[in-house]
Amino acid sequence: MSVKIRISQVNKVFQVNRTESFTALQDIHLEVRTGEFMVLVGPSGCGKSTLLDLLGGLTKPTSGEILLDGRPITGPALDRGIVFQQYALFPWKTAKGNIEFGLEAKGVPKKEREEIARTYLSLVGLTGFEDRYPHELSGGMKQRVAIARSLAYDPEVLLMDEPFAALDAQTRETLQTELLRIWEQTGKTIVFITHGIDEAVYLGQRVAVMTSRPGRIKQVVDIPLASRSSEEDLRSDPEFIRTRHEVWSLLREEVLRAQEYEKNKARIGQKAKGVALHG
Ligand SMILES: Nc1ncnc2c1ncn2[C@@H]1O[C@H](COP(=O)(O)OP(=O)(O)OP(=O)(O)O)[C@@H](O)[C@H]1O
Repeated sequence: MSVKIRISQVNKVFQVNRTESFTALQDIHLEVRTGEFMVLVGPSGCGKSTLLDLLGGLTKPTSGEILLDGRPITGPALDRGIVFQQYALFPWKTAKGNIEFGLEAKGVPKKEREEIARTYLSLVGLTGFEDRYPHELSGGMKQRVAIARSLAYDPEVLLMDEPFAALDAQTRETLQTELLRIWEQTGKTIVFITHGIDEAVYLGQRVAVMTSRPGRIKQVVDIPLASRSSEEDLRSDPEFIRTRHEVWSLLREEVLRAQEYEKNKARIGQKAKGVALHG
């Protein structure tokens, strides 16, 4: 299978103030194959969103290279659709209007725009809700519109930053299954960020576990599940349980490391305060 995204030796350093800098990502190497469902997990603050922003072209790496189909990513473009945790829909536009908006900017004629909007609303299970405004839709429905909107540009890559995190458990599970169906149907390459280990193992063909501070790729775990069809209780499959445990153990080490780091930082802070008070 060909490589869609190649991330090599990527570092991202933020300048905190004039004298201080913060390394968010260090020496990231990762290859995402064409049509692959790749999931990124890691402790809070390890740099997942920073990495996704780099893939989206919203920011640039401090050093290193990110190639999409062999060409460097230089900025945002329609070959990559992004779905965030918050729906980011225009409140004054209907579901259909939200999808058509970007297509209009792209110069797609009205009739075609309408057709595309209907097709993608149907793909995410929202036929009949075309004329509803965001405030008339549930959280899950809004996120379906956001997904439909990203897909309507026909991007080759879908970048998803905790898209289901704000939803209730039942809706989340439904949308996970829907997303797998859409992925199978469209063959898109998906990079998906989550905090949820179950979600990662259920969705991903591979799960990249990141380290805490600075964010690096600790390990990429293969998820060799044959079928993810909704009829089967995948979560009780022995292979699911085994890989879930593997990801859980890798992640736990990093969460403990992050907690230790925070404790030490607090201790040093207290000591410094003590010196200042008594000095
Ligand atoms: N513009 C910025 N300037 C300075 N530091 C930043 C900036 N953006 C992110 N960071 C820092 O970089 C680190 C990584 O942030 P990022 O949001 O990528 O983490 P994350 O893994 O997505 O976190 P979470 O899981 O909590 O959403 C954090 O410590 C954050 O404070």
